[in-house]
Amino acid sequence: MDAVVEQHGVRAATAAEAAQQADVHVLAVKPADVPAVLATLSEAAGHEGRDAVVVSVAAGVTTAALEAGLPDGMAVVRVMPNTPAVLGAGMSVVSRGSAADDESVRLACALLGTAGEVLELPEKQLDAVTATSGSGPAYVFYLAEAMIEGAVLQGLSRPVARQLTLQTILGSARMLVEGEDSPTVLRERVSSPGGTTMAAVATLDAHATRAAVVDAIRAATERSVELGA
Ligand SMILES: NC(=O)C1=CN([C@@H]2O[C@H](COP(=O)(O)OP(=O)(O)OC[C@H]3O[C@@H](n4cnc5c(N)ncnc54)[C@H](O)[C@@H]3O)[C@@H](O)[C@H]2O)C=CC1
Ligand SMILES: O=C(O)[C@@H]1CCC=N1
Repeated sequence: MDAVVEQHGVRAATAAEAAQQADVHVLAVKPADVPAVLATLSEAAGHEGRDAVVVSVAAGVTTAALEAGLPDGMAVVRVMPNTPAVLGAGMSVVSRGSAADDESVRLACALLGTAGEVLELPEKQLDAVTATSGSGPAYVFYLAEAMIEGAVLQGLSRPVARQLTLQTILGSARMLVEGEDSPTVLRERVSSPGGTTMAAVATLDAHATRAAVVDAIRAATERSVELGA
């Protein structure tokens, strides 16, 4: 704890102490632990509620569920961030609860904006958001694992396989983000007729890779719904 305080220039406190003093409460515990933290917050805030904003990143936990565990009228903003936030390259989506005004949302967006891009969307889209950008980094890391494995299997050393894979993912991501072309156009540009890329993509299709990714996002969306139930 001392190391965290020193490294980040923050003050350490118990959840109850923080709840009494803070203007913004960031809830970043596992969904199953949310009710216990809401009880602590409610006790500290008092039943009349305080002029504070609760910003929750707990996957699947709805603003209605958060509001039900808090004093009436307490502003709640639900967020789905992702791990590239550690580099300032995050993607966060926020949805406002029934008592959150523009100022609460602006505050939450300003906080999250320090860690990357922020978008406000209706809450009914947050389960699909969770499945796309929340869990999404894992899909890219999974692809990286598979590419490294494939390259090593074809005789490259592990360090070379890693360097080639990571720089390829970085360069491709930059082409997607910095250029105007769609993923389809960019893929077709790599694919010479009868060449190596077409052989690879035909193999991905034969393994129904596209359908598997589409189905994975459906499964993650459904799991997000379950976590909030
Ligand atoms: N890992 C990810 O990429 C993302 C995670 N989330 C959400 O963030 C939340 C946290 O996830 P992780 O960081 O992966 O979990 P984690 O298990 O690494 O962190 C949870 C932390 O909460 C603390 N904690 C538990 N009960 C507490 C209590 N009563 N009072 C104070 N602290 C308490 C634990 O000690 C732990 O440090 C989850 O709700 C998850 O759905 C959301 C978006 C992305
Ligand atoms: O896997 C999870 O449940 C969390 C939510 C999004 C990313 N990680």
